[in-house]
Amino acid sequence: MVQTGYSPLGLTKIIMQNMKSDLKNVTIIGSGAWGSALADLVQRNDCHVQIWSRQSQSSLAALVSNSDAIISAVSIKGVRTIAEKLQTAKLLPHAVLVSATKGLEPTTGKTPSQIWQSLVPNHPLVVLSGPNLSKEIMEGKPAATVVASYNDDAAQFIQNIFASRNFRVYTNSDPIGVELGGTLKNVIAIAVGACDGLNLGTNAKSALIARSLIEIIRVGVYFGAQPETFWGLSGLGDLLATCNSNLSRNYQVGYAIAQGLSLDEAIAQVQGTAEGVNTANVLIEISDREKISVPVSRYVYRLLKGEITLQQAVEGLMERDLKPENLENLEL
Ligand SMILES: NC(=O)c1ccc[n+]([C@@H]2O[C@H](COP(=O)([O-])OP(=O)(O)OC[C@H]3O[C@@H](n4cnc5c(N)ncnc54)[C@H](O)[C@@H]3O)[C@@H](O)[C@H]2O)c1
Ligand SMILES: O=P(O)(O)OC[C@H](O)CO
Repeated sequence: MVQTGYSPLGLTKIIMQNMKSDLKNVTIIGSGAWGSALADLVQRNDCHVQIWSRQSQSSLAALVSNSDAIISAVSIKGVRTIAEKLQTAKLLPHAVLVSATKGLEPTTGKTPSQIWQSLVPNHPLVVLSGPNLSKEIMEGKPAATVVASYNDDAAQFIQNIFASRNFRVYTNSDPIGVELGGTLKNVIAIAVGACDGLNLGTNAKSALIARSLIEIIRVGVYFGAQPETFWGLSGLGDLLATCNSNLSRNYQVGYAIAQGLSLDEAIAQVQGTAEGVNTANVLIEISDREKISVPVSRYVYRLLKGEITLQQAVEGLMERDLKPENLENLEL
């Protein structure tokens, strides 16, 4: 992804000037669990925050016209509609866009930042992702996240908007890697929720998490991410958070299936969006087309499609051909 359509030096100057001014106007798009938690974080700092959702009566274009930062926290299915609205809106020249969605678009296989980049290319884009269970953040518990951009100044600007005593924010220059860590772990959280639901034990769970990280990196490399990004907060960090907490909606889906619920029943009892279900479909399409080996995600996909039982998924993973661990060549 290359940022185009603006002068980086001119923009840097404007962003730096803006960082020095006192009150920042921030618009959060999406009033679900994550949009609300992000609004709460920004409010702790010296910012004027407004939230817009598709239920709002006000016009999004009018709302964002004076925003220094526009943060999208909608589910993947809403990203293109929202980006199209902003495509025609008149934004402040220095306005920074932030994508906080963790998903893949069903029709195109694109990441949220790729959608934003293609539709609103004249503004710097920052991806925000990390081990961030919204309920813990709303309770003021300590957490850390990553803001990643090809534009360092934009990333620093967003770092300052969010950072507080209880929320530590790191910058990073690999937005696609940061974004995919958050997206792909959702499929794995379904597998780990099912593993816990079956009470398969800590050895099984640890093996599942460690082997899954390898397949996440394989997919990340295909998308152009830096492999090392996945060892950080937005990769391993978020994988651990989501696979170790029953606050995770994706984990809850896997756990419920292990209790004998159908996928529809599992989704119905989860509050909010479990992106991993759609991500599994898109990921398998990509991996089939590009011949990327993603065995854990493939078993999750087949389980969700009803092609196999959970017991068959466990047996299938355990009975795969024996092979070297081969950490030197993650693309194999
Ligand atoms: N909740 C968390 O802990 C958390 C943390 C980090 C990232 N995320 C990610 O943030 C995103 C939102 O998650 P959430 O927990 O807020 O989900 P949620 O279900 O609570 O809210 C979803 C939001 O997206 C909006 N939306 C959905 N479809 C839309 C459409 N077609 N057009 C416009 N808007 C639409 C909804 O109105 C709502 O505001 C997901 O991608 C999720 O993976 C969530
Ligand atoms: O509730 P989940 O499974 O969408 O996970 C929430 C966040 O992505 C954890 O970082």
